[in-house]
Amino acid sequence: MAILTVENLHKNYGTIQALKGISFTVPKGSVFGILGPNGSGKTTLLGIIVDILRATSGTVKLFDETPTREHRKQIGTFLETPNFYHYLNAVQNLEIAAAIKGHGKEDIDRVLQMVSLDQRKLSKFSTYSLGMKQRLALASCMLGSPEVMIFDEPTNGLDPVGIAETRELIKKLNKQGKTIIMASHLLDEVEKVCTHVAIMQKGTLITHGHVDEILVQEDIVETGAADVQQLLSVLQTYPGTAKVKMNEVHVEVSFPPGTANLEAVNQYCFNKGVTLNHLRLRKKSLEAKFFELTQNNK
Ligand SMILES: Nc1ncnc2c1ncn2[C@@H]1O[C@H](COP(=O)(O)OP(=O)(O)OP(=O)(O)O)[C@@H](O)[C@H]1O
Repeated sequence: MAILTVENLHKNYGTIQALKGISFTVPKGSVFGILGPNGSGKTTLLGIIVDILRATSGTVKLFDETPTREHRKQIGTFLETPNFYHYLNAVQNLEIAAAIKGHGKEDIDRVLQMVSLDQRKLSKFSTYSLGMKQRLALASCMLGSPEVMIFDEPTNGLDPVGIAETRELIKKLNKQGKTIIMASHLLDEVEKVCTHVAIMQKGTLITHGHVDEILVQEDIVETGAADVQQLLSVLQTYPGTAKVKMNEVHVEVSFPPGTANLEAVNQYCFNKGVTLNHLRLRKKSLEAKFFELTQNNK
């Protein structure tokens, strides 16, 4: 069963086309990252999914059906830091949130424990750090144990410890069988927690699918020799390479991740009469991959 299916979504703000025909499916049990630079349309997309914005055209389906109130009750959302009452403590704030969502109070202790706020549950919201405020927002989202949770930039403004805690929480929720949909502009974050990713650029979807397929990394062997043209032609015959290209003074040979063998490359060149004066293994970063994808679509 698909948790969410969006088909050909368009959204215009006056003359600005924020979404230009977005289609994808979120599988059950996935952590689905919507990745894109600022202004690519992530927040607009999430707004339409959670029904606070209306699409200009296109459809959204939840659990393979046209969304109803009952479907929406199974979705917890955290789109921006909510306006909790500053003079109330965590429990009191969550009591109000639970009442608004039509849930009882019995779930409050569980969600506070999940976000490690149980020790501070009686402190006023105004005394909380930004990280604690974000965690309380996540706790509020988890009230009633919804099947699906939607987060917009859940680690925004957090320090490294806060980021790691949020990441662990998302993983924990996913292990419990929850489906998480999250927007982020941080590749690293998406790579560490997401099983699936959709990459957006200026209102269009560049690519989407399983993280391992989309953000596939490469091993790049950087080589140098006195005669680089000769080196290039030798390496073009090297078995098992994905790509061979000149890069300023070096020849770069790409291999699927984990398959590059420096000694073998060195030996091969030597056997063909080329002595290397430079040999280095580089891992292609996700940033580079993302940059490449978005640059190609400018
Ligand atoms: N209410 C609005 N009125 C007019 N234009 C808007 C409005 N909201 C968003 N936009 C525009 O729509 C485009 C997509 O914005 P959106 O906020 O959805 O992107 P985003 O990927 O979430 O960006 P960010 O990471 O900066 O939040 C941008 O060009 C933005 O300026």
